[in-house]
Amino acid sequence: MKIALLGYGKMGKTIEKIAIDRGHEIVIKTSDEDGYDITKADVAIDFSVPNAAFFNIVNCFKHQVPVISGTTGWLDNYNKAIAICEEEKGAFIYASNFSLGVNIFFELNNYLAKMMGQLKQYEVSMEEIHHTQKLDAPSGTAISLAEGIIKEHPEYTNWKLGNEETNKTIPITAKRIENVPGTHRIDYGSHTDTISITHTAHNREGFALGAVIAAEWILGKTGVFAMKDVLNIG
Ligand SMILES: NC(=O)C1=CN([C@@H]2O[C@H](COP(=O)(O)OP(=O)(O)OC[C@H]3O[C@@H](n4cnc5c(N)ncnc54)[C@H](OP(=O)(O)O)[C@@H]3O)[C@@H](O)[C@H]2O)C=CC1
Ligand SMILES: O=C(O)C1=N[C@H](C(=O)O)C[C@H](O)C1
Repeated sequence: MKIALLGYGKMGKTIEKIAIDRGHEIVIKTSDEDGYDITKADVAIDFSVPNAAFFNIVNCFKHQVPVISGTTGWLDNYNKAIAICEEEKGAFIYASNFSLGVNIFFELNNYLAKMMGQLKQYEVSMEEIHHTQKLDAPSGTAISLAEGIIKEHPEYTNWKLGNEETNKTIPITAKRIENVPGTHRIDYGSHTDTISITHTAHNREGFALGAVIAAEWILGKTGVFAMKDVLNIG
């Protein structure tokens, strides 16, 4: 499979290694939106920056190149991107986190939120920790986790960045510490105890492998999919 890497930073480089190991060829690697012909690729993988992702993704739709995007912090334009994908009969997967471990953690989070919904004495809070170069906060994964809780837990209707606990709102604390690939913890605290679940990424390989598997899976398909479809879980 011929792959275009839209974004050739920490993730682009990790994806390149894994894709080559799996027998694929990298035909485009760019950190720019100009100067490449996307039609040379069978599939594009976008891990760029929040203000570039929408353009990169829509450009793929317009040239009928399936696209996998892991870029976070651009979701204000997600619905617009989906509408263009449908109009152009494109193929698309966005995931805030492509690792198998986090996708299992998403399911665990949903299950726990449903259980905790019956126990009014516990209040939920979340912490995410990432490296100091991260541009967005809270992380895309933290937002997905908060959305999972809101769907399953009757006491919560929104989330907010910060540690102040207010009615019906999930407080998310974002910490930035040198070289941390990504840690997410959810706490249900009461007067007597705390129940916590944590996912800790040890490096970026899990994210990268998931993105390459998603690219292999989407080839020949049209439509908008999720990592759940690829992994067949949940
Ligand atoms: N979904 C998931 O599983 C994961 C998602 N991510 C997300 O992926 C994104 C990238 O992460 P990471 O690789 O660590 O970040 P990096 O900053 O290391 O890489 C981003 C790259 O994008 C480049 N870039 C800037 N503008 C454009 C453009 N117009 N088109 C293409 N590339 C461009 C940057 O170039 P320059 O430096 O020259 O500006 C840089 O090389 C982030 O949004 C992050 O949150 C990260 C890990 C996992
Ligand atoms: O920027 C990162 O590094 C990461 N970003 C994603 C996010 O925002 O959730 C996924 C992972 O946690 C690493």
